[in-house]
Amino acid sequence: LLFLVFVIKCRRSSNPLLPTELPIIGMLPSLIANWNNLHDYAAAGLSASGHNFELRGPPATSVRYLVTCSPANVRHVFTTNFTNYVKGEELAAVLGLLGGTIVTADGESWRLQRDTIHRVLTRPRLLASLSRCCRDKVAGGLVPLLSHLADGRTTFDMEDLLGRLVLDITVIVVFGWDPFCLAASMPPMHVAAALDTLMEVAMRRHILPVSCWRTMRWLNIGQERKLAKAEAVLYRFVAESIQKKMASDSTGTGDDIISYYINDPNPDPEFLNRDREPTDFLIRTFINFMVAMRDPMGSALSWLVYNLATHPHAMLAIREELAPIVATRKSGDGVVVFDPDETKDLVYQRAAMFESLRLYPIAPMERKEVVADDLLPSGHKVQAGSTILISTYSMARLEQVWGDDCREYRPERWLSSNQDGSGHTLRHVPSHVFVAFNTGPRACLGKNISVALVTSIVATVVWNFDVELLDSNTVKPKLSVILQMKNGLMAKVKRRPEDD
Ligand code: HEM
Repeated sequence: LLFLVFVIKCRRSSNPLLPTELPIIGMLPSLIANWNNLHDYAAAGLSASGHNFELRGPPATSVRYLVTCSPANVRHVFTTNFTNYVKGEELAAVLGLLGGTIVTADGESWRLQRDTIHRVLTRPRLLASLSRCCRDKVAGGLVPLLSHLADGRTTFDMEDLLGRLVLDITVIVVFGWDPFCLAASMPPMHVAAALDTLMEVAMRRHILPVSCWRTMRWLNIGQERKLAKAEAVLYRFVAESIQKKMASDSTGTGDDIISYYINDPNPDPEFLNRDREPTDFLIRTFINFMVAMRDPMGSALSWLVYNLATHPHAMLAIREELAPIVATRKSGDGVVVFDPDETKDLVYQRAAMFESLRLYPIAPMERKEVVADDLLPSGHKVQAGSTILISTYSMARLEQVWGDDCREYRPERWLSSNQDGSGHTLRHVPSHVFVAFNTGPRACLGKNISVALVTSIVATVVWNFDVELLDSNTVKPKLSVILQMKNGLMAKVKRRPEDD
């Protein structure tokens, strides 16, 4: 009987690009076989199935997802029928320490957290301090280190280096102190490694049956053991950073994010208890700030540098766009450091960044839980309690939307010529088609900040150095909730001659 069921099921999924479903174990073997290549496997399956397919795990488990990359479905789920699609309790469990914070919260709790974070991130003093901090770190840390590496013609991991820069900026802006990870001695980065573990294990938890990873957690074995250690490292780091700030700065300068929460004369009891001590929720909220800032900016920077290094025409176009700014500077020691305010509106720079985020979205897979039965624009019925996975990675690879060259890095697709022939403007692409910053009421609150920071950092690197990758073929996405690189980004840099 089992054999018959097997034959029938295999016949049904005769498309070799779709996962094969087996009795008892469902599609798990196909997923495990393609574990190291899961995003491309999903993209191929979605393309072969007309942009939607059902992913089924063992029948006794809750692994039963509708996987989609259809922009019409995305608009429906994230905007038109927003209240019917929530993050859900299972996601809160999958993300462990982040459970209950803005990335997993729903309803009133989410709205209140979003309002607070929006107020914090739009304070002019914070924005000024962010720009200053970014510029100082690039001028005093990144450029000297790259110059040193250039002089020695040393091979180094660019992803690691940019990750150090972003971690320093994040800790300064969030907690008001500098961990000096970007230093020639390359100190170990336990916090960064712990953040990476959080995201990698979350990806496994998405796919594995809940009972499976819960048992591993209970037994404290495998990846779950690693995660428990990483959570302890993060929790301690954030709790100590908050204590340090509270002890040192009772009046508060307001230039960092934590000051906003701890110096409130009428503190929210969710954040500070009656003795004005930080609550568990405040600590987890600040782990979330670390994740929201460090992870996406580190990933966005690395993929952008990779794309520019492998597409010299785009590198040249950025330098051409920067040349008029450099021309207005008094000549100094030859090194030019760009301010976020100078680069954030440059059209080609933005196009280069968006094109990189299109192909390598920092959140390659989104997850939503259905509140009440509904019909998606694609014609698929979804039931209350079921889960939808949205492959944003596959959305960039839709030929109908982005054209036959959708897999190519081509910033020019973002440009439209001005009618008076005076150059280009950035083409508007609806956010349910280009979902790198999410779409609808939960769109990213840090988009403008990140564009300013990422463009200025990349402008400084590209203007002052030539980047040569060691082997661009080894650069692949790692399986994680955040799209980082699997083997790093091994590179060498050369100072650019001033008259180039
Ligand atoms: C290139 C950089 C960035 C990219 C591509 C990016 C992208 C995203 C995406 C895709 C989401 C949705 C995540 C989800 O719901 O699963 C998101 C949410 C969010 N982002 Fe960003 N982000 C970036 C930088 C930042 C920065 C620097 C901040 C500042 C702290 C920030 C703050 C947030 C917050 C608070 C949310 C939650 C919004 C909500 O659920 O209502 N992001 N971001």
